[in-house]
Amino acid sequence: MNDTIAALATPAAPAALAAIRVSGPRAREITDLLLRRPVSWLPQKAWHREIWDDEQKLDDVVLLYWRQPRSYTGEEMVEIFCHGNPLLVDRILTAYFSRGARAALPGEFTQRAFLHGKLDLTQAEAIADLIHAGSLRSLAAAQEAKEGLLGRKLAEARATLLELVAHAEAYLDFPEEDLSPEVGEDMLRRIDRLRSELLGLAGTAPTGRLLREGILVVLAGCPNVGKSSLFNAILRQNRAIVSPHPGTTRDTIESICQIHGYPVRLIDTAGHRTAEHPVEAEGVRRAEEALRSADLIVHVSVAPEPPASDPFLPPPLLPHQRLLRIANKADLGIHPERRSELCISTITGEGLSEVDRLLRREIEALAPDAAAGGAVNARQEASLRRATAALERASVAFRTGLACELWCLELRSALQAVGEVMGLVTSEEILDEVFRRFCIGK
Ligand SMILES: Nc1nc2c(c(=O)[nH]1)N(C=O)[C@@H](CNc1ccc(C(=O)N[C@@H](CCC(=O)O)C(=O)O)cc1)CN2
Ligand SMILES: Nc1nc2c(ncn2[C@@H]2O[C@H](COP(=O)(O)OP(=O)(O)OP(=O)(O)O)[C@@H](O)[C@H]2O)c(=O)[nH]1
Ligand SMILES: [Mg+2]
Repeated sequence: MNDTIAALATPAAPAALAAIRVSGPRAREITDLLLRRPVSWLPQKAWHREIWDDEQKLDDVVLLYWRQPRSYTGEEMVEIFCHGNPLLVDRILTAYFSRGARAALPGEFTQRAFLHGKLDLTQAEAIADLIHAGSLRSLAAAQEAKEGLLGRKLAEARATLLELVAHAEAYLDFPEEDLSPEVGEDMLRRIDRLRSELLGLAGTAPTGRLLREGILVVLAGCPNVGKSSLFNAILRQNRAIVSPHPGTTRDTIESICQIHGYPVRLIDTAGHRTAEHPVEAEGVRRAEEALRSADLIVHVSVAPEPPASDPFLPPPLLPHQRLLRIANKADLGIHPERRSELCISTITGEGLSEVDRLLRREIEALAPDAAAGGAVNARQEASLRRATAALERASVAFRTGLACELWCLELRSALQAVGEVMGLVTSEEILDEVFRRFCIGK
C-alpha cells in the first residue's frame, strides 16, 4: 500500500467527462509535476488547471483533493476530471505512470479502503453489487448492505459469541466452580437463538443470487402457440420475430428486463417438436438447456385446444424451479377444460395484466427475502454455514455433557467464521477473489 496507484474510474468511451483517481503517498507530488500553475492543496477543494506532460499540454481539467485519512481509500487522493476522450485519459495516466504511479488493479481503491478500515468486507462487496445492480430491488439491497446493515447484524452476532466464549472460558479457568444449570440453560438458549439467526441470514442466499444474477424466466411450449408474442408483450417491445409459420423462433432469445423492480433474464425459445432440420433440432436442444437452468418456466399453450392435446411436457421441476401455465389465443375460444387456467390473448391484450400479476407473485416466491433487505452472496453464505454448523456442534456437545473444551472450541470456530464474513479474518486469496471481480478504478 506504499505505492501510488492511478486508474480511470469512468468507462473508457467517449463521454462528456472522464474521472481519473490517484491514491497513495505521492498523489499530490506527482500531480504537482504536471501543473504549471500550482494549487494550494486545501483538502476537499477543486481547481481548474491545465495538465502538462513536460512541454505538451494534455488538457484543461478539474482537480479534486482528499487529504489522508479523510478520503475514500483513507490515503492521499487526487481526482482528475478531464474531457472524456479515452486517448486523452491514456495520455494523462501515462504521465502519472512515467513519474512513479502504477496502474491500479480492479477493485484496488476499495481494497485499500477496506484495509484502512473505512468499510468492512460486506460493505466492499456491496459497492460492487451497487455498481452492477440491474434492477431497483437489487439496487436497494446493495444500498442497504453498503450502509452496513449486514455488517451490523454480524457485529451483533459476534458480540454475543464473544460473550459466550468469555463465559465458557471463565468456566474453563475455574472448573471447580460448576456451571449452574440456569447459566447453562441460558447459554444454550443463546447459542440456539444465534444459530437460527445466522441460518436465517444464510437462507437469504438464493434471493441474493437472483438479485445479483437475474431471475431466469423461460417461455416454452409447442411451435406457434404465441411464445414470441408473449415475450414481446412482456417486454413491451417488438423484440422477437412473430409469424404464422410454426418454427419461426429457432434460437433462444434473451432479453434483460425488470419485472416489478426485480432483475429478470427473459428467454424465448424455439417451439418444442421433433425437428427434422438440424438447425431447428439445435434450437430445441438449446430450449431444453434453458429449461434446465430456468428459475421460472412459463408453459404456453393454446386456449381453444384441450390441455391433453398439447404434446409439450415441461421437464420434471428441480426443487427451486417454479412453473406457470398460460393458455394463449383465448380470442379464438376457450376449451371447457381450460376454464381454471390463465387464458390470455396477446392479440386483444386480454389477460395480460393478470400475466403481470402472476409473474410478480412467482418472482416474489422465488426471491422472498428481497423486501426484507440484505441478501447474502455465495461467499458470505459459505462462512455463515460454517458458523451455524459449529454452533450446532457446540449445542450438541453442550447437551450431551461433553467437556467444556469441546464446545468452547466450536464457539471459537463459529466466531472465526462470522469474522470471515465481515473480513475481520481473511486470507490473501479471499481478498483477491472479492476485489478482482470489481471494475478497474473502483
Ligand atoms: N468525486 C467522487 N465522487 C464520488 C466518489 C468518489 O470517490 N469521488 N464516491 C466513491 O465511492 C462516491 C461517494 N462516496 C464517497 C465516500 C467516501 C468519501 C471520503 O472521502 N470519505 C472520507 C471523509 C470525507 C468527508 O469528510 O466527508 C472518509 O471516510 O474518511 C468520498 C466519497 C460517489 N461519488
Ligand atoms: N388469434 C391469435 N393469434 C395469436 C395470438 N398470439 C399469437 N398469435 C399468432 O400466432 C402465430 C404464432 O405466434 P408466435 O408468437 O410466433 O408463436 P411462437 O410460439 O413463438 O412460435 P414458434 O416460434 O414457431 O415456436 C402468429 O401468427 C401470431 O400472430 C393470440 O392471442 N390470438
Ligand atoms: Mg417464436
